[in-house]
Formats: sequence, C-alpha cells, structure tokens
Amino acid sequence: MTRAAGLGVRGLTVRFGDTVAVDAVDLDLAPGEILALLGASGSGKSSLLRGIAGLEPLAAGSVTWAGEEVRGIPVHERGFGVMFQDGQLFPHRDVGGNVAYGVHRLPRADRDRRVRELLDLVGLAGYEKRAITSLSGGQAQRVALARSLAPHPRLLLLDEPLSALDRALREHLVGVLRSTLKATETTAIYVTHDQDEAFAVADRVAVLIDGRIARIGTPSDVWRSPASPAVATFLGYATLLTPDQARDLGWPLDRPLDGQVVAVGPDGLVPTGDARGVAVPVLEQIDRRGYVAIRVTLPHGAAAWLKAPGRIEEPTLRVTLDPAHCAVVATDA
Ligand SMILES: Nc1ncnc2c1ncn2[C@@H]1O[C@H](COP(=O)(O)OP(=O)(O)OP(=O)(O)O)[C@@H](O)[C@H]1O
Repeated sequence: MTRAAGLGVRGLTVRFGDTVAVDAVDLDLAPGEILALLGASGSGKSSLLRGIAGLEPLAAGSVTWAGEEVRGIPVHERGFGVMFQDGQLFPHRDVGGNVAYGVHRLPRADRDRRVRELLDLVGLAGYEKRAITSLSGGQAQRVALARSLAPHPRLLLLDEPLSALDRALREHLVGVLRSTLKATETTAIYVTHDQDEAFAVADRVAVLIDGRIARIGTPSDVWRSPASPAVATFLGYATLLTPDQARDLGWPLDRPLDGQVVAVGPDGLVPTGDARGVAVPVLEQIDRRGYVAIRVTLPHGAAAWLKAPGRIEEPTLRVTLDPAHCAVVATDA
C-alpha cells in the first residue's frame, strides 16, 4: 500500500453528549498546504481542529500522518503545533525566551539562530529582549506564531489566531501569517469564521456546516461554485433567485437554469444607467468608501443591496444581473 503524504482524516466524529459537533469528516492535506476551516459559530470548526490535535476524544474515525495512525499517540508527541486566539505567551519570559521554549534542547547558538530567523520572518527582528507585557496584541500573536513554528511542527493547527484583533490589523497579519507559513513550508489548518481571512490565508478552504464539510476547494473555486444555497449564503451571496425571478432581472436566456437557483454576489446586481433593465424602488442609501450602497426591492418582493457610484435622486433605479458576479447553485445539493 502506498502511504499518503501529509494528513489523512477519515470519518472523524466528535460528540458532546447528544450533540454531534463533527460528523464523519474526511480530509486530506498535502505537505506544505494551508487549509482554512471556515464556518459559522457552532459549526464544529474548533472541535474538528481539536479532534485532529488529540485535544478532544474522537467518538469515531482516524487521523494519520504520512499514513501512520496518530490516534493513540499523546498530543505532545504527535509533532503537531497548536496556536490559539490568545497566544498564551509566558509573561515571565522575554520574547526570545518564549520563541525558544519548544527548542530548549538545541545548542545555544542554534537556538539563538532559530529565534532570530523566526522573529525576522514575523517582522519582529531584534525583539528578543522585549518583555511580553510591553507588546501590542498584534505583536504578541506574531511572537506566538514564531513560538509555534520554532520546533518545526509537521502540522500547525491555528484556532482563530487573529480574532481578538481589530479588522485593519487582522488584514495585515493574515498576510504575515501566510507568508511565514509558506516561507517555513509549514502544513497548516486555520480555523476562522471570517470569510475574507479564510480566502486570504489558505490554499484551500473547507466550509463547515453542522459538523460536515459542505464544500472544499481553492478560494476561487469555492467562491465561483459554492455548490449549495447554504454555502453560497454563508459566503456572502445575499440573494437567491429562482429561475423565473432571475430571468425577470435579465438573466441571459442562453444560460438555462435547470433545477438551480442564482446566488447574487455583492456585485451581482448592477445599475444599468440607461433604459435597459428593470425599474426597482430605492429603499435606503448608505455612503461607503468609494461607492453608495443602495437597498432596493426586487420585482418578487425581496430586498437586495447593490453598489452605485453616487447617490440616486429618483425614487426608482433600473437594474440588471451581472452573471459574472452570480453563482448558479443546485437547490438539492
Ligand atoms: N465542551 C463542550 N461541551 C458541550 N458541547 C460543546 C463543547 N464544545 C463544543 N460544543 C458544541 O459542539 C458544537 C460545535 O462547537 P465548536 O466550538 O466546535 O464550533 P465552532 O464552529 O468552533 O464555533 P465557534 O466559532 O463559536 O468557536 C456546538 O454545538 C457546541 O455547542
């Protein structure tokens, strides 16, 4: 039998009493790959991550690395690293002491070099002697990342590592995180409920709904074909249209919809700016950075948002669908 490289998860099930938190999940991860586990609160992301780490007992299933079962192996001997939302740094050690924690057996010079390399990678060169209490939240998470990577974990499991930080900092640090994981060729699973973060960090995204992987693929594949109305809605396709409703809004006749719905993305409904399209009442207008968000009522009665370059003076606006920013989704997926 050939041994699969990387992580193999089969039928992984985690239960809490009668609650099935993770429901028979199968998952493969190639060495060096970053997978984002994306899902709403309570969808089972942390339970799956903790199940893989060995921090949560499995009701069923197996976890292998390079084809070897790790289920019976104690957490700290699996060669897996874990990083949480609160990086859990040791306040009595300085930054260098924290990063060196998992590599204390290395000779001094090697250890110092490893600490220096990692602090450099996370953008904190020269911070070795800084006290943990003097760090900002973002700096602390970068130190936590460097500490998790120091012992060369074969798999790094990150549970919402940036969720305590504000949005601007998260957007910056997600880039630091991805480049650091890639530079160290680390295989990683990254749990988040934030769609933008998942898409920015990962090679592949798995969308979890009710403890199951509802869709897995590259960020662009998952976005272009979300596979089910539930996944589309979770990803941010705000409106789902039946074939008749879509055709009323200008869906092209040469794109038949057979038992499918049209999921309208954030740019899927557009003002025509001329006599084409359907006139819809304007309900509300909100100024955003670079555009105005306009809420309208669609012909079948549902409300939807669209973007316009400026405020609309008239009570109605002519709109049409832009198929390039819509996804066609099977209803029974
Ligand atoms: N220790 C526990 N005891 C009982 N039920 C639990 C426990 N941990 C999680 N659950 C339940 O298991 C399900 C999945 O929870 P989990 O924390 O894995 O979801 P999540 O997607 O990580 O959510 P969040 O984003 O809010 O952290 C939920 O219904 C939750 O209430």
